[in-house]
Amino acid sequence: MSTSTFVVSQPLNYRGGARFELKLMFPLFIGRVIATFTCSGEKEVNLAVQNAKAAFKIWSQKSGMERCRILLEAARIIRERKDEIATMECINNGKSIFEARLDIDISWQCLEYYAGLAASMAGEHIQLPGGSFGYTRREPLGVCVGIGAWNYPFQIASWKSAPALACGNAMVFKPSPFTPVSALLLAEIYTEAGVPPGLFNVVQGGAATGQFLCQHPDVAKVSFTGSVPTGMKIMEMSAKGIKPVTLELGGKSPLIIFSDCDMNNAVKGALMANFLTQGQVCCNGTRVFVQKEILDKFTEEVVKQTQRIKIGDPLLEDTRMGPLINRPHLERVLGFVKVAKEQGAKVLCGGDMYVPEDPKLKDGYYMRPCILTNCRDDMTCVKEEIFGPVMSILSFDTEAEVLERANDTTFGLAAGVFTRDIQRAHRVVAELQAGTCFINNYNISPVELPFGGYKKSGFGRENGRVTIEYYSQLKTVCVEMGDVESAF
Ligand SMILES: NC(=O)c1ccc[n+]([C@@H]2O[C@H](COP(=O)([O-])OP(=O)(O)OC[C@H]3O[C@@H](n4cnc5c(N)ncnc54)[C@H](O)[C@@H]3O)[C@@H](O)[C@H]2O)c1
Ligand SMILES: NCCCC=O
Repeated sequence: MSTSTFVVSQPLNYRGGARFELKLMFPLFIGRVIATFTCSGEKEVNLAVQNAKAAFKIWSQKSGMERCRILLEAARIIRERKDEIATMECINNGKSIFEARLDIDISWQCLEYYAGLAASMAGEHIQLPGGSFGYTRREPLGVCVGIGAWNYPFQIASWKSAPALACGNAMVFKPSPFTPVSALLLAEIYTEAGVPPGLFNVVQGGAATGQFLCQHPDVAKVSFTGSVPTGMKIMEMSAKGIKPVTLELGGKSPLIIFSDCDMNNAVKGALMANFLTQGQVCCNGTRVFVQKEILDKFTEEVVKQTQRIKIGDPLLEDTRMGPLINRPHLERVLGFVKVAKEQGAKVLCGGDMYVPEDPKLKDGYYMRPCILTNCRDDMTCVKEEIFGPVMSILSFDTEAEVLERANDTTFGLAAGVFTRDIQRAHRVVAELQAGTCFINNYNISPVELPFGGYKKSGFGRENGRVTIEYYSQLKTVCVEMGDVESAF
C-alpha cells in the first residue's frame, strides 16, 4: 500500500454481518480523497439497531466461556493481521505506522482481556434467615451504541466493543466521519471469529447519525468518546431515554516535573505526553510544570529532542509524526500558537506549517511540534484543549503551589508526576483531580487499568475489570424457602 495511491473502493457501512453501500462523504489522507460514503439516515440506523437486537437474542444466551472463545479468536485474527490493520489505520488517521502498530496491539490485548473476564462473570449467593436465600445475576443491557472520535479509530472501537460483547450485549458503532475505514475491519473480524451476524454493526455519518442512534428507543446504552460540547448533547439525549452513558471527553492535563526527577526519563515522558498522534490525544499532559531549579536544563533538552522528531510520510518506518487530521484542524492549532505569541508566550521551536520535500506529501496538513515558554496560567494555550502538537512549559517553586495550579481547570482526564521521591509521588497523585495519573511515565495504556475522567472530562471507565459494570446490569433474585408471612 502506498501513500499516493491508496483508495477505498468497498462499502463502508456494516450491517447484519456484511458491508453495504451508501455514498457521499470524502475523508482525506494527505490532502487526497480516499473514500466516499453517505451518512446513515434514520432508516439505516433503525435497520442496524434491529439487526443488533436480533443478534443480541442469540449472543446473550451464550455462556461466558462460549463468548470468551469467540473473542479470543477475534483477538488472534487482529494479531495475525496487525500490519495490514495498522497500515489502514495510518492512512485512516495520519498517525505514524510505528504508533498505529502499538494501537493495534492495545486493541487485541483489550479483546483478550475481556474474553478472560467473560468466562468468570458471576453474581453472588446471599444466605437469608430460615434457609431462604438470594442471588444476583449480572445481565447484559441489550443494544449498546458506541460513538468514536477520530484520533484512535480502531482502538476506540475495540475499547467499546470488547467489554460490551463480553457482557453479552450487541453494538452499533459510529466512527468519526473523518476516519471511517478501520472500524469495518473490526466488524469483519468479529464476523469471521463467529459472532452472530448483526452483533457488531458500523453506521457511518456525523452528528445527525449520532443523534438517531442516541435517541433510538431500542438502544440501551451509549458510550461516547469525543469533545466536551458533544458529550453534553449526548448526555442530554440519553437522559431523555433514561439511558446510562459513558463519556470519555477532552482534557488539559498537567505534567509535574520535580527537580529531583531522573532528567532523561522526564524529558522522554514530556515528549510522550505531548507528541503522540501529532499531539491529538485526549489525555496529553500539555501543561508541563517544571520546578525552577531545573527549568533551563529541562527546557534545553526537551527542545533538542523535539527538533529531532522525524515528520513525514506516516507509512515510512522511521517517521514519528504524520499530518494532522484535516486543514480546519491544522488552522485551529496554528491559531492557538498565534494567540499564545500575542499573549506573551515565546515559541522555542516549531508551531508553523511544515511542507515535506516529497512532492506527494505537499498537500498534507503538517506542522512542526511546538514548545512554548514564558507561559502563564491565564493564557489561552494553557487553559484550552488545543489537540495538536503544542507543549506549554510553566515553572513552579513548591509542591503546594503546583498542586493548586495543576487542579485549576474544569477538565480532569489525566495527570503525571516525575520525581525520585516515592512519598511525594503518591502524596501528589492523591491530591490531583484526574481520573488517570502516571508516576514517572506518561501515556501508556495497559488494558488492565481503568481509563477515564474526573470533572468535565467525563465519567464511566474504559478498560479494567470495572468496565464490566458499565456494560451490564445487576438482577437480584430473592428465594423464599418457607411459607409467606403475610401482613394481611
Ligand atoms: N477521553 C477519551 O478517551 C478521549 C479519546 C479520544 C478523543 N477524546 C476527545 O475527543 C475530541 C476530539 O474528537 P472529535 O473532534 O471527533 O470530537 P467530536 O465531539 O467532534 O466528535 C466525536 C464523535 O461524535 C459525533 N457527534 C458529533 N456531534 C454529535 C451529536 N450531536 N450527536 C451524536 N454524535 C455526535 C462525531 O461524528 C464523532 O463520531 C477531543 O476533545 C478529545 O480530547 C477523548
Ligand atoms: N491511548 C489511548 C488514548 C485515548 C485518548 O485519546
